[in-house]
Amino acid sequence: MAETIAVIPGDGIGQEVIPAAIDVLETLDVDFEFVEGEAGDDVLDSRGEALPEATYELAAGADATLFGAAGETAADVILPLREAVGSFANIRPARAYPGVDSLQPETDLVFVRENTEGVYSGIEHEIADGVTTLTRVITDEASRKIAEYGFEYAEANGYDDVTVAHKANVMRTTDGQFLESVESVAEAGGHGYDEALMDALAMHLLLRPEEYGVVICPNLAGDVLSDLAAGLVGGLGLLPSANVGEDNALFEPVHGSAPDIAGEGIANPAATVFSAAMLLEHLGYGGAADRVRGAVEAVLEGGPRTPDLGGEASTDEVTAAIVDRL
Ligand SMILES: NC(=O)C1=CN([C@@H]2O[C@H](COP(=O)(O)OP(=O)(O)OC[C@H]3O[C@@H](n4cnc5c(N)ncnc54)[C@H](O)[C@@H]3O)[C@@H](O)[C@H]2O)C=CC1
Ligand SMILES: CC(C)CC(=O)C(=O)O
Repeated sequence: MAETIAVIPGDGIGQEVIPAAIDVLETLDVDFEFVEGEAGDDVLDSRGEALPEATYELAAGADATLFGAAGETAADVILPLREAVGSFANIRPARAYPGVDSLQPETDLVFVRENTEGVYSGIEHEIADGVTTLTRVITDEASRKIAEYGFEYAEANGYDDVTVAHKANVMRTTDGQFLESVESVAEAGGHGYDEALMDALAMHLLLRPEEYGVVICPNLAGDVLSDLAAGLVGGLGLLPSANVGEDNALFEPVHGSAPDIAGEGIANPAATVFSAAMLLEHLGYGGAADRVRGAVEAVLEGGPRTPDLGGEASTDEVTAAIVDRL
């Protein structure tokens, strides 16, 4: 029976890069039924809610979801969608590719980001005029879960270096808990790791990314550090991600709706096609995932390339070249 893939393009370049990824998936020998869901800024305007219940249920009930990007409504769309698929881990690989002009060609990093709490818990208040608060939630349960996932990911994928990002010198209770939980998981499993203050880590990643592999992070740190790593390897057009849950998962490029280029047909589809490869891998199509990654890498190396990578090609031309390689 065909597997159901929920497809949610969203706003801006989401509407351009998702069709590219579907074109690629449709050239493969896999039996997927694509079911499209609506979400994002335009849906808020037309329907009064950025994430209709039907789209939430579509993602919750699908075998996997492919998401593009949302614009101003992103927090109202992607955070509940991550919850819909029960995701606790956000996996963000940032690699340099031959042929792509990158600041640091030795970069091969994977951010394993806690995906449910931290400052993304949505507990914000204005307690008096001009006085606002945000509650940062860090629990032992979620911290242990992300640590277990991160150590297992590193082992399964051949990364020797695991670094835990934190700011426990300031957020002593919350990041103190995060560190304590990671440490107990590491001790129980016999895993080695280094810990790093996230501000200094940002500088070290910039100067010496080759000394790092898997980086286990609280939610916000993972979001920020992975965008920094995108800058090391050629930009946001290259970074895919997987939001992994126990029985379900959602795949999306790390980038947003890119209003500065939306509608021009020049968005780099690589991040979304790489995300589709992660989806294939997740559903057990490892061979197809390798073929897709190989085709994208060949096009990154030989061209055509979109303007973000110094080329002049359109999204459609790059997608056609990827499909040709397949
Ligand atoms: N997961 C999501 O849906 C996310 C949504 N957003 C939303 O996206 C909107 C724009 O946010 P920004 O901070 O500008 O981040 P952005 O990721 O949309 O764009 C940042 C820069 O990277 C470039 N870029 C991004 N993806 C690209 C691609 N595939 N090809 C070529 N260039 C690409 C853009 O042109 C822009 O110059 C905001 O409304 C924000 O809320 C931002 C991040 C994540
Ligand atoms: C709510 C999102 C827009 C935040 C973000 O950039 C992300 O988690 O990917």
